[in-house]
Amino acid sequence: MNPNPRIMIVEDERIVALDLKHSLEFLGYQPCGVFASGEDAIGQVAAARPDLVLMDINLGPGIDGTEAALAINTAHKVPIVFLTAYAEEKTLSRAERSMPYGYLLKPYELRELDATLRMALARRQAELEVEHAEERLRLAIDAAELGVWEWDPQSDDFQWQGHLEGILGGVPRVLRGEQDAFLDFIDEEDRPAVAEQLARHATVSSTVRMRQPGGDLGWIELYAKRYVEHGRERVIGVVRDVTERQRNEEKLRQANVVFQTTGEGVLITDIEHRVIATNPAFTLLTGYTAEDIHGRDPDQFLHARRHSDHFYPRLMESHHGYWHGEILCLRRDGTPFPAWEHVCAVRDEHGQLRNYIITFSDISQIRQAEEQINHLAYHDALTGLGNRHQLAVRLETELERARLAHLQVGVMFIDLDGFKLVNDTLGHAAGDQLLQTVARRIKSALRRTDIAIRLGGDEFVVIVPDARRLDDYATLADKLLDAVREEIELRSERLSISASIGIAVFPDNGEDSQTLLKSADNAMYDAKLRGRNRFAFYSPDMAERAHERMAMEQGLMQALATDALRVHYQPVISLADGQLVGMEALLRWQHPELGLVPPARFIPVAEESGLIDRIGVWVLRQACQQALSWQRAGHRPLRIAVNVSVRQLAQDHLVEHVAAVLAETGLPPQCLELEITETAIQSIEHSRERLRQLKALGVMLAIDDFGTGFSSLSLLKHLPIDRIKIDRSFVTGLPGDSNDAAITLAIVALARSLKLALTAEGIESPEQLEFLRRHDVADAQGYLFSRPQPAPALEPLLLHGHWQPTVH
Ligand SMILES: Nc1nc2c(ncn2[C@@H]2O[C@H](COP(=O)(O)O[C@H]3[C@@H](O)[C@H](n4cnc5c(=O)[nH]c(N)nc54)O[C@@H]3COP(=O)(O)O)[C@@H](O)[C@H]2O)c(=O)[nH]1
Repeated sequence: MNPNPRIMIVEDERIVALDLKHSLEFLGYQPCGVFASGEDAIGQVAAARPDLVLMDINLGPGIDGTEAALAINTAHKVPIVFLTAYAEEKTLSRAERSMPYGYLLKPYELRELDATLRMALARRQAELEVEHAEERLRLAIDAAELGVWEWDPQSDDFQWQGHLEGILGGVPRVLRGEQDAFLDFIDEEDRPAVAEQLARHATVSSTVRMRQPGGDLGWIELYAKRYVEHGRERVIGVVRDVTERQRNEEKLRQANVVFQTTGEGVLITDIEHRVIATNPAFTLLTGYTAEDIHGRDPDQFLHARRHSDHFYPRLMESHHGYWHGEILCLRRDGTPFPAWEHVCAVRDEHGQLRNYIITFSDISQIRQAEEQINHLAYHDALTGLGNRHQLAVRLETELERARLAHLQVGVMFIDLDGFKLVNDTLGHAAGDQLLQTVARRIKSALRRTDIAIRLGGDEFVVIVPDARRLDDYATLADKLLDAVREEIELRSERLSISASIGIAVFPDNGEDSQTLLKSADNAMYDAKLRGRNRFAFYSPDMAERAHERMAMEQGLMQALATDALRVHYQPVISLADGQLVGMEALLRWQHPELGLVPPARFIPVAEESGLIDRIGVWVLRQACQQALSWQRAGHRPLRIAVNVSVRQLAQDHLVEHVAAVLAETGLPPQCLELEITETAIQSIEHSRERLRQLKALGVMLAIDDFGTGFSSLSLLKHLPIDRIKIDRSFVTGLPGDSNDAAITLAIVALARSLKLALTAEGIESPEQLEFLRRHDVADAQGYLFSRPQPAPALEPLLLHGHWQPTVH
């Protein structure tokens, strides 16, 4: 309290006022203004700043002292002590309204004045302290944003004040009502528990849900205590909106569940990059436990990078404090794995860096899947070799390299000979197995720098990037031919397949990949035409020959349409008595410019183009008609042999065609013999069935070129075969070549044991004839007896019915 309290004097009698002033000074007070009217006093009180006002009640004209006191007290809260000579009831009641701190009746003694002033000032001081305390409490409640409530259980009077509007929304700052009005704010699920606590417990402490004005669920915290004061109970408490905190806690709980259960490894570090927390997935992914790495820098144990290649500086460069990308990580056991990592800098509300959060997932499986997809995109699924796409990419790359370094690049086009037959006869599974074996062999014959491709079907390409001489290609081609030709066991059968290889070399045979591949393809075709199982280098005339092939195909179609095909016949003679027993029908093409073209030149083209079907039926019809016309002319019925190519045999409608021609011509079926090359012996699945169907028509079946194919002899007995024909290549060396003789005799023995008829073909000399006759070969054909000729030229032999050796 001020040691010299400031006192304002309001007294209209000047002498009294001066006397009062002196008395106050004498008593140690500090008079701070003397005013004669209530209006003056009200006007000056703010400037005078009195601790107390001594106020006369009767102030002459104007407002009286009680009104001035009321105004001063209300506006400035300055305590008033009245000084008056009157104490009647009316004056006292008026004075009471301004809540005076004292009432001194004149005349008074100095001691009375002092005592009254001191009591008034002391009371004011006490009030000020209470006011300050209340103010502090109010400010504290404001700062804490609390609502304060009080409940009187007897009267059920409920009072709230404070931040209620903020907390509950839409309610006045001070609210009065009953307990139910309060409970209505609480969510109905939590309401009973709060009511129970209020009714029975000495304290209330609850976090409960409430509906916010917008309908959202909010949270409030209630604290209260029951007091008994003067025998009367009351409950006083506070309420606080904790919605934000609850939501944050909820988020934290959710975040923690994510942290604990996510499949991504998570590391939290401080700003010095020291690990302060890890999750279970991190341990699972890396093998590191939380203890292993606590306080360590992930750059030193997790990231498999160069020592200098630090990772956080890069993060710092990022504008958003966020980095993500692929990074190679190390497990605890040292094994590396690719990871997709996110690193995020965490800042507080002032933008101060606090932590880094590193999350990462193991992307090994994604990388493996990518590799697999990549592999599938560039590799042949059956053989594992490169595919067409790889060929395009690798060949282009090699050519580019060769252009820059002035190098050669070789391209080898490999096509298997007779693969279709294996596929058609042994089935696709066996065909696939054969391709896989061949692919393996090709691969193992190559150097690391060579590239093996399967184009599809039975076609392969080998890119040879760094051969220096043509000889190198030839050596490699030989190696590949040998490798392919090795025997293969397929479905318990041992067979051997050959290949034809065409070689083209950059830049001489093509300056771009398309031309180069085309050149290699042409060369391969040439190798095929020249007898298969060989390789050929590309030469410009091959392109010409390819043209020729196309021209031949066109010409053949034309020949069919213009009747330019001819059938010649070669007699078959019985070696026992020289009797004419049959004729083999052999096709010729009467070409307008080339003359008589032998079948070896056009049958492969016919087979490849599919024309063989129509040509085959045409030959069959011609031969049957010719045989019948010889019969009708009175000659002995002869066996007429017709060649059936492998592709014809593979056709479903072959049986129908043969049946139709027999029906159409009327030739007895037993007079027709179909010759199928030995390679068709492989016909287990389809061809065996086909042979049975043909046999069921009543025709005879012969295996042509016997001994040259890859069939198993043991299969012969399961086939409905009537005859085998010893291939010309074995007859040629007879009788002198011991190998040919041995093979011929083995075939003779085989035919005998299987009770098959036997014909030897290509007999050109009496010695060959003699050898074969001596070893009981029944029938024979060859230039010794007759070349294949047009039907009219054979009339003399037909008339005679016997072959007679020409005597020189
Ligand atoms: N699918 C069809 N294929 C046919 C048809 N006509 C013929 N061909 C196939 O062409 C192959 C070659 O036939 P060709 O040029 O007519 O040769 C035959 C004879 O001329 C020849 N031969 C006969 N005797 C001798 C001889 O003493 N010496 C010798 N150097 N050559 C001789 O052999 C061929 C007949 O052999 P083959 O058929 O094995 O009995 C021919 O092999 C058929 O594959 C046809 O219409 N359809």
